[in-house]
Amino acid sequence: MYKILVTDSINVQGLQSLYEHPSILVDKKDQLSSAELREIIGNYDALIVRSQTIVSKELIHSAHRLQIIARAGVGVDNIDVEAATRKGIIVINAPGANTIAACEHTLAMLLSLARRIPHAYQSMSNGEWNRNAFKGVELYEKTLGIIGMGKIGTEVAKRAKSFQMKILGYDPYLTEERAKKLGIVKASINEIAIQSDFITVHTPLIKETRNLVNDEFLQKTKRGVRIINCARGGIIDEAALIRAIQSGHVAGAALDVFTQEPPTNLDLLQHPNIIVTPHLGASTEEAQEKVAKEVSDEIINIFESQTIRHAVNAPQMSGETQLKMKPYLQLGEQLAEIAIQLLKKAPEKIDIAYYGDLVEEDTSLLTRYMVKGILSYHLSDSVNLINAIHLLKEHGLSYNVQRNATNKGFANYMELVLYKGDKKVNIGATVLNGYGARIVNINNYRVDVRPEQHLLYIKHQDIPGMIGQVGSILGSYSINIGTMQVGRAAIGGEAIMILTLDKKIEQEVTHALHSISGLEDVQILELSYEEELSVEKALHL
Ligand SMILES: NC(=O)C1=CN([C@@H]2O[C@H](COP(=O)(O)OP(=O)(O)OC[C@H]3O[C@@H](n4cnc5c(N)ncnc54)[C@H](O)[C@@H]3O)[C@@H](O)[C@H]2O)C=CC1
Ligand SMILES: O=C(O)C(=O)COP(=O)(O)O
Repeated sequence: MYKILVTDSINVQGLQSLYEHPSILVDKKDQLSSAELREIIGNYDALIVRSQTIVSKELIHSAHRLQIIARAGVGVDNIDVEAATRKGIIVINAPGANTIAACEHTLAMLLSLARRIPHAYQSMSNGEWNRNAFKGVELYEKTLGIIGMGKIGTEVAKRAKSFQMKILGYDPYLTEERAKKLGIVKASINEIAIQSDFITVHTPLIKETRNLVNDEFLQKTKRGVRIINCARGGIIDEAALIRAIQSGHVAGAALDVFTQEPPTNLDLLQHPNIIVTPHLGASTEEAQEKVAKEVSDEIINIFESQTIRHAVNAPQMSGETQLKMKPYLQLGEQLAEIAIQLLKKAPEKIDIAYYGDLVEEDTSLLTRYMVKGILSYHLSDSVNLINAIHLLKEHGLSYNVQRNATNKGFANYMELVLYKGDKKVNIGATVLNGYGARIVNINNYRVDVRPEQHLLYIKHQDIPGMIGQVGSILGSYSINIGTMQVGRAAIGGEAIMILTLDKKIEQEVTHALHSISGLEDVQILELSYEEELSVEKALHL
């Protein structure tokens, strides 16, 4: 039974698929203090939150069985994603499900700001009839600067165009072509500051966007500019905004989000030219049902090892790429498991190389599989695909990836080289069309081994009778040999033997093998092996 904790006010209809699932138990608990949450989080496999619950490092630390943190919304800045990644917890969100809600709220703010609707309402509800105090401005033929042309920014642009506004868009990913298609002007942040009558921000809150709208930016703006933030508190420097409003340079601001929520700064909350809403951008019936449904379905998918669509801390790739890469993934992990078992120690340097067809592919997940394979030798179950790269960095290690279009004799080829002091292990593998995965190179010996769960590696002198002696010792322990491959550098020189075995062998067998004269090294190699590899299952396990 999977136990899911739902905090914050999450739409119940949207959670229906979880309530109806026979293997899922949902606990819905609003208004928990962080101490209460920490106390109980250890009982749950998944946590669903909105923006109010702070999923801190400390909380994650206590989350002993948590596999998934789901954000029923977009922004994950209330979640310590790095701490989750480190612990191997998958973080998912529901991008797109509240885009329209946030976009419409932005337009509501834009119009309210231009026509002073909240002020007029307040005045009338106080019994006044003051038609002169609330003269507004038109949007028609004004310039709207949009910072962040992602999902919400784009929808805002489309709608603002219907007011016949001129739209300037700034986003590092906005191309001339897309701007043209949208009928907007691709601008720099400077041009937005200088030319806009209205400015709205739609970026995530990240290092680069914190205080993006600051004193320096505001000084460049037109006198009388109006500013909207329905994205994240902190993108606009609140103190700088208050100064610019108090000086009369900025005519007004509309804020849905705040550096601290709930905000306490009365200069901000009570200024007549600032209108505020309590983080309502996503608060429509439709959006709330959609975000809850989206993360609920995603959680079920993850538990049932189906496709993951919106993982924040796992490599994203299209279904088509996943399908293409699938045959390589387990092979990549097995390649790494062989390499690390032969090296035996933690590597100091890791070189990965992709050749042939693999050069064209997105190999980020494959690289993760390799890193996981390397690390699990020492870290066992604590490493998974979510935290593999993170843990590697934490251990002060990095890896080099090289791509080489030459095909090395195979249509596709991957090679992993691990270094420790003067020891170097290098393993190469390929997927043969119609034959499947093959290990084809072990320390520069050419072999052709189908990777299976139980392998035996033997290094020996190339002398007559070696194969027979190995076979008879294994036979005396009732160990059946599946396949046997011999690779040698030169006749009579050093050689290696790789055997696939039907069952795990014990150390005493290796002791017996050591009695063979001319045998230099024996190693049991245990590989992970799944009949049907599930990328999604592997991503969160
Ligand atoms: N007020 C509310 O209730 C809601 C707020 N949001 C917030 O709105 C914001 C936008 O959300 P979406 O459009 O869904 O996200 P998105 O990911 O589709 O778009 C964000 C865009 O910002 C751009 N960007 C990143 N750094 C930038 C920079 N330095 N300068 C300019 N652009 C930059 C990105 O390239 C991306 O195109 C997020 O912060 C999200 O958390 C979203 C929904 C509801
Ligand atoms: O989705 C987002 O980023 C939001 O800001 C919405 O936040 P909420 O779910 O309404 O607390």
